[in-house]
Amino acid sequence: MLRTKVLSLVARSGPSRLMSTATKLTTVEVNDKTGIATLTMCRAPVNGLNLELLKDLKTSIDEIESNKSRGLILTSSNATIFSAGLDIMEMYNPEKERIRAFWTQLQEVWLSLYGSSVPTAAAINGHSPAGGCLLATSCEYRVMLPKFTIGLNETQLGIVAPKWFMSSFLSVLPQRQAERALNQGRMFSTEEALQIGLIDETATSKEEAVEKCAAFLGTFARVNPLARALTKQQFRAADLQQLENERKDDLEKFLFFINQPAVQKGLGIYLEGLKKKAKK
Ligand SMILES: CCCCCCCCC/C=C/C(=O)SCCNC(=O)CCNC(=O)[C@H](O)C(C)(C)COP(=O)(O)OP(=O)(O)OC[C@H]1O[C@@H](n2cnc3c(N)ncnc32)[C@H](O)[C@@H]1OP(=O)(O)O
Repeated sequence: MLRTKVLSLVARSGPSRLMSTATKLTTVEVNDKTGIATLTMCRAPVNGLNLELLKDLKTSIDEIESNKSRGLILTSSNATIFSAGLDIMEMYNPEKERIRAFWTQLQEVWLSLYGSSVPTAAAINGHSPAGGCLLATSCEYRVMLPKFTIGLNETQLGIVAPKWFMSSFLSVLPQRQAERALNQGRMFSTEEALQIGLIDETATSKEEAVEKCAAFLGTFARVNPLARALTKQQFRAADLQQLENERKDDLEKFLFFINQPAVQKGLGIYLEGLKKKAKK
């Protein structure tokens, strides 16, 4: 696939420009006034994180990083879903080479988002289970719309969130709360998430959520960017280093686990349930 990295200045209303048209499943729009980039996931129907969306996310994060944006706001083009998490079809009856590439790409996305030198915030404009929650908790701030759910529900699918999913969760929640929620595979409503501290604020519309994220990112305007970035990275260094050191091992563990017949059977039943629900 051709991936031109040319900055394309697209004529649009308002003081923002599309930074790249190279990727298909994400868009990046930079506000000329604030220098903040909005990274939007747009893979129908539910922003399921498949190999292609993960590749596009990584490309977009790298672009934002290298263009010295003042901040990154992660959001979704879907009106009710931020991200449904990992695309279960990638893990169900997987193809040998593709599933390796898939997991490796997920590791890449997490390393670059959680470790980003640019300040980050998530405008969570819809449901955000599992991998969706991973992306949101990898950011430094979260604003969520009402009547949606967020959480790491892996145990409900008979799968296990790896250590680095826990790291992001633990950077937001106290250990006791994080451990209990993970063991239960608990999904929190917006109100519950606010109460427990899993999100920082609520907003009544996507526009308001993006504005609140921008206001948070604006709090760094007078902080030396290098000092801020190095401080953030020191806080996150141990988590990032742990995955860097164990990447191969983590991949092998994932492959071993996901290929267990019982795990495949569980995923099949879960998928069946999702499809039945969709038909109702
Ligand atoms: C030791 C270490 C070892 C490591 C061990 C391994 C660790 C792995 C870690 C895993 C992390 C994950 O993210 S696992 C993924 C967890 N995600 C989830 O459980 C989300 C499940 N989905 C939902 O709850 C809902 O779909 C939700 C997102 C709220 C949207 O609800 P809606 O009513 O709006 O939409 P639906 O009708 O349900 O869905 C629309 C269509 O999208 C499909 N769909 C929905 N979610 C999907 C998904 N995640 N993957 C694929 N397809 C999905 C449905 O089947 C429908 O397909 P059609 O019927 O064909 O139209």
